Amino acid sequence: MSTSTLQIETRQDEDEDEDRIVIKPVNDEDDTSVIITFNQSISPFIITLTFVASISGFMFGYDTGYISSALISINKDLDNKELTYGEREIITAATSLGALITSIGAGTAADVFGRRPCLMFSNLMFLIGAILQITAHRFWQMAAGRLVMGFGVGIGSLISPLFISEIAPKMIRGRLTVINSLWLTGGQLIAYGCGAGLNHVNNGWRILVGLSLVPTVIQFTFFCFLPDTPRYYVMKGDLEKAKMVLKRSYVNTDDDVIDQKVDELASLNQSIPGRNPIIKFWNMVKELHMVPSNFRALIIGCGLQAIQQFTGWNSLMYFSGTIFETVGFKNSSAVSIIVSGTNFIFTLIAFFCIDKIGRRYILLIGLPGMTIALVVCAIAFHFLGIKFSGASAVVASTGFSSWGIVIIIFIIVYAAFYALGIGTVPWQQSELFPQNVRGVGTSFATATNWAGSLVIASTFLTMLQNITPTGTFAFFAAVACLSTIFCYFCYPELSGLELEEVQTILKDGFNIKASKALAKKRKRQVAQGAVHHKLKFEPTQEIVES
Ligand SMILES: O[C@H]1[C@H](O)[C@@H](O)[C@H](O)[C@@H](O)[C@H]1O
Repeated sequence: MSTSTLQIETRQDEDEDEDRIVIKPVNDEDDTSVIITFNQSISPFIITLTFVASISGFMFGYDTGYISSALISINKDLDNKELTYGEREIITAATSLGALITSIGAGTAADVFGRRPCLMFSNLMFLIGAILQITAHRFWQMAAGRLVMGFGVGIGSLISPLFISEIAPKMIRGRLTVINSLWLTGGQLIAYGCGAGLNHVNNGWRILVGLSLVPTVIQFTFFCFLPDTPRYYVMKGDLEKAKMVLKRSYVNTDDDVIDQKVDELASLNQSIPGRNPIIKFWNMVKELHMVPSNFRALIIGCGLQAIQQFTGWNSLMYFSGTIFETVGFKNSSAVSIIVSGTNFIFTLIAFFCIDKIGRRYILLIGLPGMTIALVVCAIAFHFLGIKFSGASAVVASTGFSSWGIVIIIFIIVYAAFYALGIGTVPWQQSELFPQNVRGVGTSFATATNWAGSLVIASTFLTMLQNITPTGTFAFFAAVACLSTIFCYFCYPELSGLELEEVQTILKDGFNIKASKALAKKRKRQVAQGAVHHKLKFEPTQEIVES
């Protein structure tokens, strides 16, 4: 490989900007980078690991989804009285609170104890939480069960996408991580479906909670026999285990290529010192904030998670029931199924687009789409004349209303654009951070998600009452609009890049143009048949925009 800087090859018809992107190799000898994952056919082992890890996504969706149906059918089963509105809120919010608490420490725990043991620990939390709820006859036991279950949700919501991104071949890393989101939205859909079916069954809510034990037990059992990620083993200095997992993952790859890859990962792995986990955590927090590429990753990771929550999706999941009732749909469970079904279907579409079209593009399609849909809803609410007093809606005219129909259609449009972009992309967060701060970085981003979810869930009704539904939807639209600008300037294209290459992109700026050029280049290399393991690719250690 030559010592001169490497110019990304460009086609004539491509953007002129691409010509100005220069990629410099770190040294002449280093030609091992990114070889191994090119055009690797996906092995049954990677599929198994992905599906087992993403059961956590299912639990996240199911456990946050079943509660709205359960609250309807609990009736007087707790303390022999109807639940007050405040008690309902506590039961609902307890899981988000639990998730917020554990998400703060789960990343560090994943680095210290491993990803797999932490996921198995989350299974234990799901188990204890579910048993507390199933046997609850008192409100406080139910709330405690929901909190403990939330501990599990927080750990799983962080570690499952982290685990998947660390085992995935880079060209389909996005897709494999979206499988977690598919299970998540599928879990919400199934929870609403089961909830609707069990609504009128005596103690049906206990069955609903009990069903959550099935995936927990399956995940735990599988993990007894499966390994951790190769990158975790490299972090711990256990290179032999890392090689063993890579060999099982890439069955047709020569041993020397595997060895090269592990050496490469080991050379890039600069573990953060610390005598005990607390000092280590503190040093990682410092590293996260003081190294510019880490700090940029943090801005993107937390920014996207905040956008996901502050554009109002979760509050809409609850509120859509009331809206649909205004135009004659009396069955709020059916409504939730339509909205969460749209969420699921468009997450599936994101699955097909995320690596091909790229994360950046689907975000830049999704957010403006959401903005328009929210603006239309805000206008329609104005003409519908809906008011809120207490927790219930008062509509000026009941029955069939054309503005009501407009709202329904645009809520579904909003759900579609949401699921396509911001509902899915933030969970790709692990790829933003280098190995040494990946745990703590994803912790901060996940905690932002749960904090946002708590804030929105607890202020939504107040917003409806104080600034009207039109004001509330206009607020969400404004957030979505500003978020489009944020993503345009700050979110680089990361599809097809090695996890280790992302830091190069973020080193001296957000480097949007360079990222797009590099992502295109990687895709072109694959398309041109760069399938041979020995093929040399230049390691991208420095990217300069001139
Ligand atoms: O990505 C997920 C998904 O979009 C869910 O539908 C939503 O309830 C969660 O809050 C979010 O994190």
